[in-house]
Amino acid sequence: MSESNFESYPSLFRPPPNSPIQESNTDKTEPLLLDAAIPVIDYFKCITTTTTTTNQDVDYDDDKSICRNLIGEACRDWGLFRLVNHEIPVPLLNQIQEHAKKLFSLPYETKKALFSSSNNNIVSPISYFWGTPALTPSGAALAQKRGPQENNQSLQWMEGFNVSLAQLSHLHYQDLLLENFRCLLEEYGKQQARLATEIFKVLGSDLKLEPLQCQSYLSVATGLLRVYRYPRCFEPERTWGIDVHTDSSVLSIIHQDDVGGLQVYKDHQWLDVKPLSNTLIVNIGDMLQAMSDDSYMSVKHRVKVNKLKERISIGYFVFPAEDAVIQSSKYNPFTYADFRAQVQHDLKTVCLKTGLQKFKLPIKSLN
Ligand SMILES: O=C(O)CCC(=O)C(=O)O
Ligand SMILES: [Fe+2]
Repeated sequence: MSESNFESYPSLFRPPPNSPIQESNTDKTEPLLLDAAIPVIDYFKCITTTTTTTNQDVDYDDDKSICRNLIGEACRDWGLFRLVNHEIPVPLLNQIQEHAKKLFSLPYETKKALFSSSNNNIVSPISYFWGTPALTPSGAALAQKRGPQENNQSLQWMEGFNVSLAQLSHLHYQDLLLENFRCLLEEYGKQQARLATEIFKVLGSDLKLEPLQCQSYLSVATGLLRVYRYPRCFEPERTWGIDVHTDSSVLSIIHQDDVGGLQVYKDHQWLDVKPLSNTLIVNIGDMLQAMSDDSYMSVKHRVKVNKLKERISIGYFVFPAEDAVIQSSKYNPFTYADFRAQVQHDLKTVCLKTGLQKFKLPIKSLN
């Protein structure tokens, strides 16, 4: 069992006095299927274009095109794949993990004060939030409608740092721990932008998108990171770390620690996405589903909480350029700004993301 510092939890997450959380217990959740079938894509073999081919050019190119077809298939069948050989240095991943652990274990009030989403009207590139992953564009937790009877039903058992990558280089912290964290995130953001760009080139060619569309459909300037901690939960069967959802992004790239908890929905059942070290999970988001005329799936997923262990994960999310109009045979033309406004409106009013459904064209009748 991991040592936990409950002082660092938002007060609603702290176990009641004398609660049995300290006692070990058996995990009562039903066993899930192994995730052995999640498609695995080798970045080096299938995606990167930076290698120079030599005398085995022909074999190499054949291999690469077979491999690339696998990516398209994964996006169609699963809406996600596991990426190996991604070339993100292992020490970078470990250091971010360590820094995140230290910062999350600071007292709750300190985290709130250090990373408030705006101070004197200056928007902070790193902001602290908890209880919901739905944020306003400035990084503050989105106030959702909560009826008196709903209590904490829409409360999600997580806290996080929201990191706007475009603004991260404009700020320097005096405090060494914070400044190191900032530098690590900046480097991690660059690595993720490289992955997303290369992956999107392959997907754009699979979908036969126009070169101009490819440029505006994925804008690394929009990239953001979410560093999450899922606190230990004394009643894990009554709540979710993050409830079932699809991502609004073009692509999301998740790195998780060894605790586990991420689950995906496939063929009418939930599957565990097992944590495997040095691998990343690439999710198709709503924007890419629309760009692909619904041939790729924006995958439904959720995060379980754990009674005994805290979990840390880092997500990278990237979106289309603000003014890019998404053209699709299945949807009315829309921009990501339209989509985001709709999602924020839905969350505030009906506590539910309707998502792409709101933009769907009516199905043409046959006569
Ligand atoms: O923590 C995770 O593994 C997934 C997080 C997630 O689904 C999200 O931020 O949208
Ligand atoms: Fe997600």
